[in-house]
Amino acid sequence: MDKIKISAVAYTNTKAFIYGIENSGIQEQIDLSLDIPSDCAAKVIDGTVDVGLIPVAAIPHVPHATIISDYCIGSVGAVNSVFIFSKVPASQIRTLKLDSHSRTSNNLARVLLKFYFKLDITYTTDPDAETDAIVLIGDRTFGKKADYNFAYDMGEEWMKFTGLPFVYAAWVANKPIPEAFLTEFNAALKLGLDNRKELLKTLPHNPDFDVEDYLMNKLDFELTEKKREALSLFLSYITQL
Ligand SMILES: C=C(O[C@@H]1C=C(C(=O)O)C=C[C@H]1O)C(=O)O
Repeated sequence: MDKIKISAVAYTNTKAFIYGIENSGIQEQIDLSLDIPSDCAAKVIDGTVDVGLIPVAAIPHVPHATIISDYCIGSVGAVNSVFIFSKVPASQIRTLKLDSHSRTSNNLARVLLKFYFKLDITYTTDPDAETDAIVLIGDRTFGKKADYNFAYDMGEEWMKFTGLPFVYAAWVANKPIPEAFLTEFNAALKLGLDNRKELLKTLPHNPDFDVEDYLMNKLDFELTEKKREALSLFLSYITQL
């Protein structure tokens, strides 16, 4: 059988999944690349890979998209790595710079600012633009909260808005994948989650960021019914932007 080509997120949030893949037999059946989330999405959309841990906002753009795992990158409330960092309180934000790595959180920011904070915002993707606030995700946010006047954790704001958890990224295939592989793949992901304490011993210590709290508590990796409900609601809000 040809190897299954997989693109996964190159951030700390995915380390447990990678640990599981690398410490199970399945690694030999996989051709794995680690990419920023927007590239994971692009590779699944254009067929460069068969499966990706992709930003959920990209799912409607994937031909024949199927979520192939009950594991995801999610949170129940605050996630501590998906922020709107701002010079001004949310109610005063007029201009927002989006994060080129992101697909989900850029859209989540737009959904929250329009439907929750009820603001009319000008958005830019120009990295040199001066704006009231920015979207920033992933490891680049670690220890950065203190650098800004206001830090809005979007997992927390979404929970206040909807009462629901959130799913940022899911394992999505663009073609049928053999059932036997999927069973083994999901077992590998579970192995990684079950061994997060072991994984933590191998990760660098960051005095400004509690990576144990992040991997054990803030991130929530089960794609539950509530998260699926949140996903449908989020995708329907995106169509109304
Ligand atoms: C929790 C996170 O979830 C992510 C956010 C994504 C996005 O905004 O498109 C995509 C993948 C995940 O890495 C994070 O990156 O901090």
